[in-house]
Amino acid sequence: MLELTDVRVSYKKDKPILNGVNLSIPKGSIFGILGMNGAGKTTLFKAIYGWIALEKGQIKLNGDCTKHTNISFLETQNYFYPYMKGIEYIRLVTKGTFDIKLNQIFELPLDELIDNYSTGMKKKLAFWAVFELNKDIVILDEPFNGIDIESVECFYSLIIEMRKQGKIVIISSHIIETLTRICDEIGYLSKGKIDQIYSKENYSKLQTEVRKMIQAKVQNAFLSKGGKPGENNG
Ligand SMILES: Nc1ncnc2c1ncn2[C@@H]1O[C@H](COP(=O)(O)OP(=O)(O)OP(=O)(O)O)[C@@H](O)[C@H]1O
Repeated sequence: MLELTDVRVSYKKDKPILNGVNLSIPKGSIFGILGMNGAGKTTLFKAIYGWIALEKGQIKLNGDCTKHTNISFLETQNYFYPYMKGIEYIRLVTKGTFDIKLNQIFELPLDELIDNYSTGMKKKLAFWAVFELNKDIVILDEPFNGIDIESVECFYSLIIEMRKQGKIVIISSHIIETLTRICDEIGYLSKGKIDQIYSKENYSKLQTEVRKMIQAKVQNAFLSKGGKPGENNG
């Protein structure tokens, strides 16, 4: 069980980005973090991974403090050494313990320089490495950005496989449907907190609530301009 208790993180004094996050995620489950741009999803992931110090609170895995060595983290942006080939990267990151057969799914040109890969190919290579690392906690920050439909399906299958292996998988997205498809629970991060956690039975409620909230924002924006959405307000 991964447990976050009253987690507070700030980049600037007295301006917390996370302000009292509480979460419990059991082993063998997929947890989605939904939130608008700038809500603090990446900050939360960096806090779990240990890249950012907590101002307050605790993050524990099975009662002990989390360690880098328990966690793999697929960042939104993936960074590679420019003069490395795909095969060299996967070999280096996994210390040689990867299953080459998985490239039948990813179809990466492993003997080419990663520098020549497309954005989606780089994402697939990074995802493959994260999968092979076989850690207790797997953090996937916007994993579906920039990949084709076939790869989206393949990522879904491998994420479900990780759940079967008993891992704690945490995924972020701005798009509800990418999360409702595979997550066991979804937390909505807003104003530094995860106020509500939605289970599968409540996903339609989550969708309705988020849509209403966005529509209200749009209405307000247009009203403050002196018109209604759809009208030409100059
Ligand atoms: N290194 C930093 N220094 C100062 N402020 C930061 C830093 N990193 C992030 N922030 C701020 O923290 C807030 C949350 O950023 P974060 O990247 O965690 O949000 P996010 O939910 O992942 O956003 P997005 O969906 O756009 O990726 C934003 O206001 C951002 O400007």
